[in-house]
This record gives sequence, structure tokens and C-alpha cells, in this order.
Amino acid sequence: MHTPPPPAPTGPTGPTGPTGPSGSPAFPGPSGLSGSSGASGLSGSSGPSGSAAPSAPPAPAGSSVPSVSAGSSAPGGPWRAGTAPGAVPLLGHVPALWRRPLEFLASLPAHGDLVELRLGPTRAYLAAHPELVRNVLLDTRAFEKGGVFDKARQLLGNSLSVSRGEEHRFQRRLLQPAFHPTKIAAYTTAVADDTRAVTDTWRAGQTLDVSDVMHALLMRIAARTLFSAGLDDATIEEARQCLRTVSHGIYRRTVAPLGILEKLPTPGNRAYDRANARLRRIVAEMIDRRRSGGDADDMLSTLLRAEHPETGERLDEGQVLDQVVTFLVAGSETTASTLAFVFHLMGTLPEVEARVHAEVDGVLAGRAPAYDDLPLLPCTRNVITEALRLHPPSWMAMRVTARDVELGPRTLPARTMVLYSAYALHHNPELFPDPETFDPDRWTPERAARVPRGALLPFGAGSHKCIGDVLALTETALVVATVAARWRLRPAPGTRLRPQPKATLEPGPLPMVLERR
Ligand code: HEM
Repeated sequence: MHTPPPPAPTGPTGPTGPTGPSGSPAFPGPSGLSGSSGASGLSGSSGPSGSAAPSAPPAPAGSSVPSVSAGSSAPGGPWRAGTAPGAVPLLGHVPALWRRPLEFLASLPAHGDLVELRLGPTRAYLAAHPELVRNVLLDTRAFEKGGVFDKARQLLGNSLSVSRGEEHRFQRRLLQPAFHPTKIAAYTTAVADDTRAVTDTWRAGQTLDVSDVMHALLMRIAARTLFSAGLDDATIEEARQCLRTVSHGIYRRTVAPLGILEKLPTPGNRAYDRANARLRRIVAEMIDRRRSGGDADDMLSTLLRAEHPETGERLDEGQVLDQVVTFLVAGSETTASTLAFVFHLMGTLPEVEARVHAEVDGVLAGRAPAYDDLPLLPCTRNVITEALRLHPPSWMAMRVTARDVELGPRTLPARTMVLYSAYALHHNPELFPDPETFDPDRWTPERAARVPRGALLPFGAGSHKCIGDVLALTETALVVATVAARWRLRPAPGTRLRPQPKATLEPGPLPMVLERR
């Protein structure tokens, strides 16, 4: 039986203070791109607001957003309590969540701002209104990472994505410098170079699976940002295959009702154990080499050097290993999927694609993109924001109440499971008119300013907000600009996008035909 729908192993989201319209991450750029060229959908910093993350990147892109659109309860209520329809005896809503999770979740906001579900014998609630989601994410004392996170902790170690309370604040403080904009800016040449190296092997007329290509590229980029040039191509590919097995294995294990199943010597469990051990060995070797062979300007060195500003404490080797594996699990598939969705969506709307091409040609005039160029690419940014709205890789997450707590129309007892779903928010017609339409112009400054606060949440919010948001957006924009400068990608005839909700929302195979521009 499938229990509560899973958070991305990267994790479910967390509360952050007020950020952009979205309360979500800032679109990168030296000047913080946020707000500068208007309200980008994704603005703000990657620093968890409301938490202890010190050297957080530049402030949210500001554009404050009006509260709530007509038809919903205003912030502060009156809130509508609802019950999800269609519970079946014994299993409740588990079959609906298991069979058609996206459609089911997207249908729930119509039933209330806080919607009660039954997962087998367990009562759970979906926070459907953006203000209630914000309550859940911002109040980390009342809503903590529990449930599937307890399970994920056994698998990922007590790394940033699963830790809580003081331990989380400590880790976040130590890790935040690795994601500072100056560091991110330093990685950008490698991102553009790696993208160029991959696209240089492409041939006009060739058909390739853009999901697979982006996954391989992002793994290569992750290896470079984490370990400089320390991994050869064969090991990067091996690590990628291991990561895929580990990521799917973590997902299956976090949602499995019985721990015993994962201990059985099935081929699947053995493959998971082997891949997990190999991935950890690869990372451990990199740590060893770095310890004995000097410094480099990469994320691993930043983690090994990181020191708590007040206590002087450092991460030990095991903690660094857990964090690096977490970054790989949390960061590569999510960013790769975003890119695959972007290319597919652009390929289906030639007029949008033409605008991106014109923008990229005008700004880059044939050279490789750099960090400083990103604020000059608002159309590219809007396409990425809209892809993250339509297909948020982290489609669902959960928290558990730490005590009895009031949430909108109800008082929830301690240990109640509370779900929130970026997918349900992003597909709510009260928040985004005509939600199934790919419309990057939603994120022009004028229209973005009308998006309710907290309605766009691809990176979560609060102190558990994605620490890699700015990095992910920077990488995505650089890859899109590098590819778009030379190539047009057309969906192969008969291709239908069928997003697959697993640990993250995966695009599935997306064959596309390459045309040289
Ligand atoms: C498009 C790409 C990405 C998306 C959509 C995404 C989404 C998210 C979301 C929604 C959360 C919050 C989960 C929660 O509230 O429970 C999160 C947390 C996290 N993400 Fe990302 N992420 C992306 C890229 C990355 C990258 C590139 C990295 C690192 C290299 C990363 C590392 C993390 C970590 C460590 C956390 C846990 C943060 C904490 O609890 O303090 N993510 N991510």
C-alpha cells in the first residue's frame, strides 16, 4: 500500500520568508536579477528567510504580490474546510493518490482551503490555499519534517534536506557559503563549456531523448561544480547510473509501508545497495583526494573548509559525504527535468522559441553566455519560470505537526500529517487562469505582480527552502541560452509529454529532432 505521497528526496519544502511573487527562488544574476527587469516569477534569494541562513544570496526579487484572487478566502480567512471525495473503504484516498496523483491533487483545492484526506487509517490534510501553505512552511516549530523524512534520514544520513531544528540551522549556516552568488558565478564558465562540449557532438537531423541528454549533462555539470575536474567521463556516467538507481530506491523506500521489504535480497534491493555503496565510494575517494592533494575552487573544498562563524565547528568527513550525496540526489535530476520540460515546451510553441532565439542572439551575438548576461534574458527566464509552474519537479511534500496547532479552519492534533503540493497550487485556476496553458508571459512584470503571494512554489519556502535554487536557475538559463544560440529542437512526431510523478516529477522519454539554426 502506498502511504503518503512522497517528497522529493531533495526534499519537501520548507518555509522561507517573504520572497518574490512566488516566495520562491531568485532568478540568478549578478544584480540579483530579481525584480530588476521586472517581477520575475522566480525571484528572491536562496536563503531561507525566517531562518538562520546567514550569507544568503541577494534579496528576493521583490515584487510583492497581492494577496488572493477572487473566489478564495482572503488571507486570515474565513477559511473553507473540505473533505476529499472518493474515499474507498479501508484504503481511503490511497488508490486515487497512487493511480493518478497529479490529477487527484489538482482537484482538491476546489473542495476547500484545507482538505481532509484518509490514507488508509491515517487522517491527513492538504493545505490547498497559498496562505495556509505559507503557514505550514514558515512555522517550523509547529510543522516539522517528520513522516517520510524520518525514513529518508536513514537513507541520506542526517543531511541538510532531512535534518531539523538546531541541527538544521547549524548545517544550513555551514553550507550556505557554497551557494553564495560569487561561488555560483564562478561555476558558470564550466556550465557553458560542458554544454558546448555536449552540443558539439550533435548532428542536424539527429533524434535524441532530451530527458536523457539533459540528465547526463547535468551530472557532468554537478561533477564539475562539486569536484572541479576530478572525475573522468566514465566515472561520471557510472555515478549517474548509480544516482538514478539510488534516487528511485530512496523514493520506493520512503513510501513503502513496511521496512522489511527493503531488507529482502531481491534483485532490486541488491541493485540499490550496490549503487548506493558505489556512489558513496566515488564521493569518498574525491574527499580523500582533496584532503591529501590540496585545495580547489569547487563546492567540495568549500564544504571541507566550512566553519561555523561563532563556534568554529566543522563538518566531519561523514557529514560532508552525506551532504554531497544529498546535493547530487536533490540537484541533478530536478534541474535536468526542468531543462527537458523547457526544451519540450519551447519546441511545441515556435513563437515562444523564436522570441528566446532573438533574445539570445541579441545579447550574446554568438559568444558563450556568462553570469552577467542572465539579467538581460528576461524572455528566457519567463520560459523557465513557466516550465517550473507547469511541471514542478518537487510536486508534493509533507510536514508533521509538532503539537496541537491551528491551521486555517481547523485545529490539528500533534503528529498530524500535512501535505502541500506545488503541483496543486500551480494548477489551481483561481491562482493561475487557464492553468494548463504554457504561457511564459504570465511572468512579465505587470502580470507577475498579480500572482498571489505563495502561489508559485517550485523551490518551497522558509528555512527549508531549496538551498540550490539560484544555482539551479543559473544552470538552467545558461544551458538554455547555450543550446538556443545554435539549435532548434522539435518534438519527434507522435511524442506526447506524460510527466511521471516519482521522487521528482520526471518528464519521461522526450525524443526531439535537432535542427541547426
Ligand atoms: C530545478 C531544480 C530544483 C528544484 C525544483 C528543487 C526543489 C526543492 C524544493 C521544493 C525543496 C524544499 C523541500 C521541502 O520543503 O521539504 C528543496 C530543498 C533542497 N534542495 Fe532543491 N531543488 C532544485 C535544485 C537543487 C540543487 C541544484 C541543489 C544542490 C546542489 C538542491 C539541494 C537542495 C537541498 C540540500 C534541499 C534541502 C534544504 C533544506 O532543507 O534546508 N536543490 N529543493
